[in-house]
Amino acid sequence: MTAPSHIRAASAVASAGAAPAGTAASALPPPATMRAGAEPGFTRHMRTTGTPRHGRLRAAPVGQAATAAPEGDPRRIGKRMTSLGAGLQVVAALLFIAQAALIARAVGAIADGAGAEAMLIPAGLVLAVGAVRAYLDMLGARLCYRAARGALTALRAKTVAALAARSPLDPERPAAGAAASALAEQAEAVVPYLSRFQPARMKSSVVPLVLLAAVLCFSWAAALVLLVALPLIPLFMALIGMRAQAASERQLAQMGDMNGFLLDRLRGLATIRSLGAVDLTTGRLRDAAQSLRDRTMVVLRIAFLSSTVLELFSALGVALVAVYVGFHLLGAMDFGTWGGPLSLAEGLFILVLAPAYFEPMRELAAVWHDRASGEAAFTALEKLAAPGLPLPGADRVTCEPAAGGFAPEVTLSDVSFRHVSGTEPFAAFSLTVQPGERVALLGPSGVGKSTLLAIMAGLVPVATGEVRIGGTPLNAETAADLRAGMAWIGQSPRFFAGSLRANVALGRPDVGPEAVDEALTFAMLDEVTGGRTGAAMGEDGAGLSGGEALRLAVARAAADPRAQLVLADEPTAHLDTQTADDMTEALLTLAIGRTLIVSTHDPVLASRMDRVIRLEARA
Ligand SMILES: Nc1ncnc2c1ncn2[C@@H]1O[C@H](COP(=O)(O)OP(=O)(O)OP(=O)(O)O)[C@@H](O)[C@H]1O
Repeated sequence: MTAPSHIRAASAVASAGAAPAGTAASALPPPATMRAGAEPGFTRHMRTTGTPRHGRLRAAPVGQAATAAPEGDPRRIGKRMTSLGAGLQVVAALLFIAQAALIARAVGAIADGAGAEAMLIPAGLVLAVGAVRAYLDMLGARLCYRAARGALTALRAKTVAALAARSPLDPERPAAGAAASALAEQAEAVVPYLSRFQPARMKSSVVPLVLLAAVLCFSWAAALVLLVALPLIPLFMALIGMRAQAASERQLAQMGDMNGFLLDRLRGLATIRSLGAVDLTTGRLRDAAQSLRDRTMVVLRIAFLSSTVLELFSALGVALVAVYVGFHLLGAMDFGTWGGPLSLAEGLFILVLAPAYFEPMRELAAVWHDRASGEAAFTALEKLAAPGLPLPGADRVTCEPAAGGFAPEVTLSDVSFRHVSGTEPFAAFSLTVQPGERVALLGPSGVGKSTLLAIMAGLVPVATGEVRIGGTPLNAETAADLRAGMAWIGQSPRFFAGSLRANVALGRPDVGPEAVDEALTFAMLDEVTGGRTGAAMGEDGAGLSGGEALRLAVARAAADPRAQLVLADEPTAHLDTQTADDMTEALLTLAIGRTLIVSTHDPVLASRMDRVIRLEARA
C-alpha cells in the first residue's frame, strides 16, 4: 500500500512545523458530532441551516445556529412572530363592518325613495373596501406563512444544535431515525399551526366581540341572541369532539390489530397454505376489515355530526336574529332597542353582520386539527432538544486544528469516567503516547477501550483528571479545535446514500478530487466498484462488505491532511485474516507522520504497533 503524497509529506511538514490545511474527518462510532465533515449529510446541513438540504454548504457553527434561534418557549415565540400577519387578517375581517354599513345605508336610502344612482357611490366603496380586505387578508396570510416558516427554521436549528451538543456516548440520545422523522416530517405541522390556527384563533376571539359591540349599538335583543348562540357552538363541539376522539382511538386500535393480523398471516403464508387454512384466514381477514369499516363509519358519522352542529347553531343564531329584526320592523316586537324602533338600514345592518359573527368560529373549527398536530410537533421537538450528556466543545466553531499540524503527544493523567448507566470502567487512569507513536490498547471486552478512545477524542467530559493533546488541555473550550486535528475509524462507519467519492470527501471544502482519488487508491477502494467510484452506493454502505466499509473509513481519514491523531476502535474486528492484514497495513501506512492509537482484541494487530498497553478488568 502506498501512502498518498500528503501522507508521505507529513513527516517533512511536521519537522518544518508548518500547519497543513484541510478538515479532518473519518468514519465514526457514533461521532456524528466529531466534526462537521464527518456527519451524515442531512444532519450536518440541518445543523448549519435548519432547513432541508439543497446543494452543498460550508459548515456554519453550531453555536451560530443555536443563537440564531430566539430563546424562550417556542410556542410563544412562534405566536409572537405570526402576530402581525394575524393582526392584519383580523383587520381585514373587521372591515366587513364598513361594507355592511354601506350596504345597509344604500338599501335604506333606496327604501326612503332615493334613486338607483344613490347606490353607485356605496357600491363603489363596498368594492374598494372589499379589495382592501382581500389585500390585507392575503398580506396577513403571507406574513403568517413566512413567519411560521422562519419560526420552524429557528426551532429546527435550535433542536439540531441541542442534539449535536449531546455526546455520542449518551445512551439516551434520540435514535437517528426518530430524530430525522420528527425534524423533517412531524415538525412541518408547526407551519399550519402557526400560520392558520393562530390567526383563526385570534380572529375568533376578536372579531365576534367587535361585531357584537356593533350590533349592541343598535339592539341589545339581537346582541343577546348572538351572545347566547355563540358559546353553544364550542360547547357542543367539545362534547362531540370527546366522542370523536374515543371513536377514533378505537378505530386506530382496530386498524393496528388488523395490520398485526395481516403481517402475521403474511409471514406464515407458507404454513397457512400447507395446513389448508387459506379460506379460514381469508374469512377472518374479511371480518376484521368489515369491523374496521364499521368503526371508520362511526368516526365519519361523528365528524359529520360536529360540522352539522356548527352549522345548526350558527344558522339558528342567524335565523333568530332575522326573526327578531323582521318582526321588529313590522312592529310586532317593539322591544330590544335603545329608545326608538330600528330603521330599515339599522335592521339590515344587523342582519348582514349576523352571519359574519359566526364566520370566525367556522374558520377555527376548520383548522382545529392543525392545533393537535402542531402541539404534538412542538412537544416532539422539545423532547429532542432536551439536554443530556454534553459533548465538550459542541458550541464551538472548528476552523483550525489546535494540534499545530504535527503528530501530537497524548497524555491522560488520573482520568476517571462514569457512564450514565453508572458503569465506571476505569479510575485514575494515566497514559502518555509520544508524538508519532503507534499504540494498541489491548484488553477483554467491556474493559473500557472504546470509552478511553472517546475520552481522547473529547466526545465526553471526564469526571476527574486531565487529558492533553499536543500539550493543550482537552476541555469544552479546546475540544472542537482539537477534534479538527483527529480522525476516528470506528467499528461501524456511517455512510450516506451517494457515491463512494462523495462518501470520502464528505463535503469537506479542503478535500479536493485529487485528495479523494489518492485516498481511494491508498485504501484500495478504486477497484471495489470496478473503477466507477462516482457510482451511487446504498444507504449505510449497502453494497460494501464489512472490510470495504472499514477501508472507506481509512480513506476518509487519509483524504484529510489535518488529521494528525488517528483513533481507531477495533478496526480489524469481524474481518477475515487477509482483510485484517490489509487493514493493519493500511493503518500503519496512514500512521506515518501521525500518532495512532488503536483499541483492539486482535493480538496480531497489537503486535504491529510500537507499544501495547494491556488493560485489565477492574476487580
Ligand atoms: N454509551 C454507554 N452508556 C453506558 N455504558 C456504556 C456505554 N458505552 C459503554 N458502556 C459500558 O462501559 C463499559 C466499557 O465499555 P467499552 O465499550 O469502553 O469497552 P471495550 O473495552 O471497548 O469493549 P469492546 O472490546 O467489547 O468494544 C462496558 O461495561 C459498557 O457496558
